[in-house]
Amino acid sequence: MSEKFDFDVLYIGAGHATFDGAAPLAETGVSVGVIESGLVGGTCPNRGCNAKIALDEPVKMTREAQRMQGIVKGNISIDWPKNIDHKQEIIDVLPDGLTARLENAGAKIIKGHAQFKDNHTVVVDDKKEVTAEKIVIATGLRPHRLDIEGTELGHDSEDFLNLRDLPEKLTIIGSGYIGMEFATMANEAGADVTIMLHSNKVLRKFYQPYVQKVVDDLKSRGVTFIENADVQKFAKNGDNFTITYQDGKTLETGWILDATGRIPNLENLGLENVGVKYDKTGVFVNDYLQTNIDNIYAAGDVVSNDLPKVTPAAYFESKYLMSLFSGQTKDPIKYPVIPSVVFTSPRIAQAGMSVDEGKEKNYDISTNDLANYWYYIVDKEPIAESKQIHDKDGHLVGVTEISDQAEDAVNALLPAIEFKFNREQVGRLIGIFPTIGYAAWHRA
Ligand SMILES: Cc1cc2nc3c(=O)[nH]c(=O)nc-3n(C[C@H](O)[C@H](O)[C@H](O)COP(=O)(O)OP(=O)(O)OC[C@H]3O[C@@H](n4cnc5c(N)ncnc54)[C@H](O)[C@@H]3O)c2cc1C
Ligand SMILES: NC(=O)c1ccc[n+]([C@@H]2O[C@H](COP(=O)([O-])OP(=O)(O)OC[C@H]3O[C@@H](n4cnc5c(N)ncnc54)[C@H](O)[C@@H]3O)[C@@H](O)[C@H]2O)c1
Repeated sequence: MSEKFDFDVLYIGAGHATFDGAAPLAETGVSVGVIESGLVGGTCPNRGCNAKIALDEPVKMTREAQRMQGIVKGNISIDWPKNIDHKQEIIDVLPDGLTARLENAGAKIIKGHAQFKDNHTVVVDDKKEVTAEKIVIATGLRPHRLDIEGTELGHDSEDFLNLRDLPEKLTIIGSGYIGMEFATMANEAGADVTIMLHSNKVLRKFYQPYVQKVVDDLKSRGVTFIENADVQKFAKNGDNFTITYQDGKTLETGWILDATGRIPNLENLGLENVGVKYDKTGVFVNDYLQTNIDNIYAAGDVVSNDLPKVTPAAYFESKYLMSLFSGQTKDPIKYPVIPSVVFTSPRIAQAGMSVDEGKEKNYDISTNDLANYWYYIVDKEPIAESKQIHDKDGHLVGVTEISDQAEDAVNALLPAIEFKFNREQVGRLIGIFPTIGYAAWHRA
């Protein structure tokens, strides 16, 4: 316990990059403070993963019911306002639950906006000074907004997650995670969706032949894709909006989602007062998540690195800092395989080495035609395939799958990739049958 400062460790931000490690750290007797300007829990529970997956579940179910037509009787469709209400009910309890988790562990939560005064002092809401031995910047990202005329007429992902009145026509700028996941939901809920692409590439971090299958499926369901859109202007047009793009072409729409990426929350943080180095990609850290200032660290989405900006990465970094600060480790951070998935319908999930990298290394890449595998036939999944990459010694080093249950299939294979199991070790492990995990493992 520090005698010189208010806290041993002070976190700025209360998202996954903080609370997953801050609570167990406080339980070890380290004095912990957490400053949060918004809702405790940050993006993922309140306006990210949890909120999104609650809205997506009926979408996934509706797709399944469509495939089972004839066996399942009656038409199933989504009541969007009820879906929004259900989502809200589920996520409303999360900030209080996470607050209790932190406080019961002994951490103190301070509400307000934090700004560095010096490298041991943070000022909250321009009034209260809080001091700490170590400070962790875990301020996350916020939506990027297009720098064009009328940009204020667009909306961000949080607005969409709260949109009770789904417009007839909805236009999404950007074809990354948010653009594609939200297009899937809005299309299934009955909106006429257009996606305007920056280039001609959708979901650039995923295996492109699988991305093309998702794009083709969405097109067959009525989603329009406009490539190389070069969006120039938004304007109000009665109750609607006009988007000007390319060489003066126009598109009328009822609602605009600007899904052009996310940028680090580093403004008004007083970083210039302490000299922490950063750029537009985030805060620079070393292998101990330490910035160029010895006692200041950073974790989660706000860190500048090549990792996917996803909750498991923030969680792992938070747990690492907990181990470092409590003296359980002195080692640099060693990341495990970090899986990722885009929750389209079907999903695309991946972990470890990409197919393209596997090809470059001349590794063995096997293709599993899952649509014709009995477990997926049961589910009547028309789009289902996976690729597995084995290195020259027969270790599974990467997997990517497109299917409705791709996230669970990839989750099941993570131990094999992380711990470099050979085929004999894979053969030693038998799963519960019949399950999607068994099906994935069986082919590893
Ligand atoms: C729409 C959407 C869907 C997503 N879906 C998924 C998904 O399905 N799976 C997945 O793994 N990831 C998903 N993500 C990403 C995931 O939400 C993030 O990777 C994760 O929340 C990062 O956690 P973090 O703690 O680094 O940042 P955040 O959760 O953003 O927390 C940062 C916190 O810092 C606070 N803060 C900022 N500046 C200050 C300041 N100066 N003073 C005080 N407090 C401050 C903010 O209010 C915020 O609460 C999604 C993201 C979005 C936007
Ligand atoms: N399933 C998940 O894990 C999940 C889901 C949602 C969000 N997220 C996280 O949130 C982050 C943000 O998501 P996102 O979809 O906003 O970002 P993204 O980086 O995935 O996609 C941004 C998209 O905007 C496009 N774009 C950029 N500038 C543009 C312009 N001027 N005109 C048209 N298009 C433009 C890009 O080409 C890209 O397609 C992701 O990186 C991810 O880490 C994760």
